[in-house]
Amino acid sequence: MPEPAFQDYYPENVSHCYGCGSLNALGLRIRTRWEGDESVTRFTPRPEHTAIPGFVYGGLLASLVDCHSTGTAAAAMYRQEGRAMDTLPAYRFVTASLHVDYLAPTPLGVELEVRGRVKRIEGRKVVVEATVSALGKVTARGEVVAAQMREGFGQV
Ligand SMILES: CCCCCCCC/C=C\CCCCCCCC(=O)SCCNC(=O)CCNC(=O)[C@H](O)C(C)(C)COP(=O)(O)OP(=O)(O)OC[C@H]1O[C@@H](n2cnc3c(N)ncnc32)[C@H](O)[C@@H]1OP(=O)(O)O
Repeated sequence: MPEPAFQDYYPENVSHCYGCGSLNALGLRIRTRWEGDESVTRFTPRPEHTAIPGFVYGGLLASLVDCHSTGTAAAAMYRQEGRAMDTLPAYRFVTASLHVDYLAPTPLGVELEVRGRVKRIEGRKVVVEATVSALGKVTARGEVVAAQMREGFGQV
C-alpha cells in the first residue's frame, strides 16, 4: 500500500476541487506527500492539456502549483503542531495568491514532478514555493499564498 497522500485526509465536502478533489472525476486528482522537508506531486499531463503540440498548457501547470501548494500549506500546519492530518481541528487552505514563472517549454507525454517548500508560516497564512520539473529540468516556478479558510467560507 502506498503511503497516504495529503488529499486522502480532505473531508468529502472539500474533495470536489478540480485540481485536488478525489471526488472530481474530470479533475486532476493530484496526490502530494512529504519527501523530507519538501512536498512532492507527480503528474503526467494528458493530450487535452496541450498548449501547442508537444508542450503542456501553462494553465495546467498553474493548477498543479496551486493545489500542490494549498495541500502543502495544510500539511505544514499539522506538521508544525506535531499532529496527524486526520486529527481535529482540521486545517483547510484556499489560494489567496498564485504566481507562476514559465522558465522553459514543458514537454508533454512525460511525468512531471512538482516539489514544494514552505517559505514561511505567518498566522493564518502559509507561503509555499514550488517548482515543476520535466526530465530533471525545472520548467516552471511558482509561489502561492495560502490562507486558512474561515468558518462560513463562501457565504455572501
Ligand atoms: C479532518 C481532516 C482534515 C484534513 C485537512 C484538509 C485541508 C484541506 C481542505 C481543503 C482543500 C480543498 C480546497 C483546495 C482549494 C484549491 C485551491 C483553490 O482553487 S481555492 C479557490 C480560489 N481561491 C479563492 O476563492 C479565495 C477567495 N478569497 C478569499 O476567500 C479571501 O480573500 C481569503 C480567504 C483568501 C482571505 O480572506 P480572509 O478574510 O479570510 O483573511 P484576510 O485577513 O483577508 O487574509 C489572511 C491573510 O492572507 C493575506 N492575503 C490575502 N490575500 C492575499 C493576496 N492576494 N496576496 C497575499 N496575501 C494575501 C492577508 O494579508 C492576511 O495576511 P496577514 O494575516 O495580514 O499577514
